Amino acid sequence: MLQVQQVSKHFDRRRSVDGIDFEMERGEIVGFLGPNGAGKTTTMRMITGYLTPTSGQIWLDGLPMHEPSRKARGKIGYLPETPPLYPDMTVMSYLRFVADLRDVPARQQKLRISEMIDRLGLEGRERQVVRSLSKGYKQRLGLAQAIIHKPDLLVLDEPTSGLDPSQIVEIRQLIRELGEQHTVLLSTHILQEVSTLCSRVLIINEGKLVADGPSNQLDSSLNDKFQVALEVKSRPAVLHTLLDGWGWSETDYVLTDPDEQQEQLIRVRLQGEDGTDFRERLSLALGEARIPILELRRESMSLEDVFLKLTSESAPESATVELPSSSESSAEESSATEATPAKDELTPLTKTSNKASKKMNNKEDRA
Ligand SMILES: Nc1ncnc2c1ncn2[C@@H]1O[C@H](COP(=O)(O)OP(=O)(O)OP(=O)(O)O)[C@@H](O)[C@H]1O
Repeated sequence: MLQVQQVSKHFDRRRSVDGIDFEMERGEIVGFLGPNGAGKTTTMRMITGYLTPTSGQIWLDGLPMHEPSRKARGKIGYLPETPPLYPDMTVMSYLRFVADLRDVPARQQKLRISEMIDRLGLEGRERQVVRSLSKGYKQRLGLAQAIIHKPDLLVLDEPTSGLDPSQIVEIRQLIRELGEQHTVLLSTHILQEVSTLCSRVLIINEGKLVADGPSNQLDSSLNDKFQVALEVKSRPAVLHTLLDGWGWSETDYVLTDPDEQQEQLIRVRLQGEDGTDFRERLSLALGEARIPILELRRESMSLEDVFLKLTSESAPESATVELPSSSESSAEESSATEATPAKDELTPLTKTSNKASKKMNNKEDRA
């Protein structure tokens, strides 16, 4: 439903978003992750039609969001980081105001407003002045203004930022429910939010997309070697002899007794030569050698590890990329376009360079 094609945004001569390219299918909840200043808000503002891209195109159900019409804007609901609320209005008058603003037909407004009050848990607050609402309730009202016109795509910029833990749980639950009826793009700093809410994640760094794929498969595409953590009871010398020659590399070897001939608890991390699961082979070999296994588990990277690996490479203070002076800019522009592979050429993520856009999986693989 959404196509973001080679979109860039320059502020003055700085490139804040640099050749971003992705698609979203109807029904997806996609997490948009990136460090501060990576370009998340700028990208979201372009998708919602609030900012015009310097180059590239954005299509929503065939309508151009890079030149948005009222009709195209009506297909999107947007909750910016600070909800666009009027503090002196009551909840009810604000909902009437946004219903008008978002072209909800007059005869449907009463019903739609009562739906919003019901769905977003605003009962009993109708006459309350917006300024006196708690942050959690302000966020609920912000979500109400984003969905009152039944948009196809919901764009949420850090929807749980600044909320206390119980408000975070409540707003996440609301987003999960909204995700049953809307396609959602949500930016966040909270990686756990992506794991719990999103089927897919996009990671942006320094204005470029560095990962795109199912949130539960990010680690396997970065970690191409199978790795296990093993704890056994054995004499180190015996274990060494057994493990030698299998082709596993051993790291983080921890002995509980320095005497290599003494039977003891040993912890070791083993890494295979490739992604093949060798747990069965290993447990059979240890069983045959009568070495008791106390723990044998696959080790995978957490979303935190993946995020750090993809975004920690020498990010400058400002995440924007310095552009050449205007006389050089067209040459720079064309070489930048060439440097970013076309969507179909993007290969599965296997490395750590964050300079080129990478794609993890084909669309069919997405959850
Ligand atoms: N209106 C603007 N004028 C000039 N520079 C801007 C403007 N808006 C954004 N930028 C710059 O573009 C870069 C990306 O900003 P953006 O707000 O999109 O990042 P972000 O990923 O949303 O960051 P955060 O997580 O801190 O909100 C930053 O360097 C920012 O200073």
